[in-house]
Amino acid sequence: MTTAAILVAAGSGTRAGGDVPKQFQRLAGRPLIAHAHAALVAHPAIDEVVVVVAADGIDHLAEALGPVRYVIGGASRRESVGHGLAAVRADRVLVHDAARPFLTAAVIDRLIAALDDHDGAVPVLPIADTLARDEGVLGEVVPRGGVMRIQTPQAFSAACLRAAHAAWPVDEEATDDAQMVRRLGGRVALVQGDAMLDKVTHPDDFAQAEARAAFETRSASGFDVHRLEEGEELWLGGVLIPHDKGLSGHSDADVALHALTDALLGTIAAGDIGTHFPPSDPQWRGADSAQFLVHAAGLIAARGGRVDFVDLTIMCEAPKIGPHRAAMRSRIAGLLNLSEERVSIKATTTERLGFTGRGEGIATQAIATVSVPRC
Ligand SMILES: Nc1ccn([C@@H]2O[C@H](COP(=O)(O)OP(=O)(O)OP(=O)(O)O)[C@@H](O)[C@H]2O)c(=O)n1
Ligand SMILES: C[C@](O)(CO)[C@H](O)COP(=O)(O)O
Repeated sequence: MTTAAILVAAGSGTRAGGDVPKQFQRLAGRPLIAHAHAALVAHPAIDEVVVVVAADGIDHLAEALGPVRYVIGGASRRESVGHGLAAVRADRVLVHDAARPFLTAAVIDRLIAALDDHDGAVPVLPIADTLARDEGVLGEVVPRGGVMRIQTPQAFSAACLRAAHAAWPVDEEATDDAQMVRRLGGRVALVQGDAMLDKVTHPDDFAQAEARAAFETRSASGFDVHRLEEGEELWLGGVLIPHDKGLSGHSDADVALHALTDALLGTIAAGDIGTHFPPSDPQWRGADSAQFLVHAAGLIAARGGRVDFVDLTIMCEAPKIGPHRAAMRSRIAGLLNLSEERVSIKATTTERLGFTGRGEGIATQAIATVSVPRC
C-alpha cells in the first residue's frame, strides 16, 4: 500500500488578513505552511507529498519551502483537493490544511491504521464549551451531545475519495472531504484529534498558535584540536592571548570557537564547520572564527530556535586559561547574544600526558543546548 499527502494551500486567507496569505506568514520562526509540510515529509508511511497552491502563490511557496512538488488549486477548497487528487497515484490519500501547522506523527498513525477497516478516517475533538444560537442577543442552547469538531488531515482510500469527488455536484460546496465520502456511502472512522492541530483562521489565532508551538531541547557536542606552533597568534574563545606559541590550522585556528561551532551545528544536524567553511577554500585562511559561530547560531535562529547554554572544556598545559576566562565568556556571550550566565568555560591539563600534556597542541570539547520548534 502506498500513501500520498495532499497539502491544500491555495486559499487567500482573507479572514486572517496580512500582506500575504496566512499559509506564508511566519509562525514560530518559519512560514506557517513549512510546519505541516515538514511533518508530512518526515512521516515514514507517506510516499509522496503534493502541495496545492494558487497561481499567484508559486513564488511565496518557493520562498517558503524551496523546490517542492505542487499543482495549481481551484476556486474552492473542494476544487483544490480535486486538483491534488489528479496529481497523485497512491492507494491511500491524506488531505491536510496548510493552515493546521502542528501535526504529529501519532495523529497520522491513527488515521492510517483506521483505513484498514474504513473508507476514510478523520481526527475529532469533543466540544468543551456551551453552544448557543446567535440571535443578536443570546439564543437557545444547541445540544452538544454527539457533536464534535472535525480536523484534518483526513485519510481515505484513494478510490473512495476519487469517486466522492467525481459524484459531487459541481455547484455545491463541501465543508470537507469526509462529508463527501460519507454522502457516497463511505464509512469514515473517528480517531482522536489533537488540540495542537487547531486551524489558524483569524488574526488572533497566530498568537495562540505561537504560544502553543512546541519547542524541544536538544544538546550536541563538538570537539577540535589544533597544533601549537611558534610564530602563530594564539586565538582562544575569540580572545587574543599573549603566549610564546600560537595555534595553526583552519582560519585563525581558534580551537574553542571551532568546537563550539560544531556543537551548535550538531543540534540541528547541519554538518560541521568544514561543511560550511571548507578548509580548502582560501577565503577562510586566517579568517576570524567568530563569524563561524555567528553563522551556526544564525542557522538555529532561522529555524525558530534559540541557544540556551554552552559549556566548553579547554585542554592544555599552557597558557593558563583562568586569567582569560572572563574575557572569553564575555566575547562568546556577545557573539551568541546570551547572558554570561549561559556561557561556561572550564579548563584542564591532561597531567602532562598526550599531545596536550607535551604542549604540542590544544584540544577543546564543547556542548551546546538549544531549544528548537518541534516538527
Ligand atoms: N480555494 C481554496 C481555498 C482554501 N484552500 C485551503 O484550504 C485550507 C482550509 O481553508 P481556510 O482555512 O478556509 O483557508 P482560506 O480559504 O485561505 O481562508 P479564508 O476563508 O479566510 O479566505 C487552507 O489551507 C487553504 O489554503 C485551498 O487550497 N483552496
Ligand atoms: C476542512 C476543515 O478544516 C475541516 O474542519 C474545514 O471544514 C475548513 O473550513 P473553512 O471554512 O474552509 O476554513
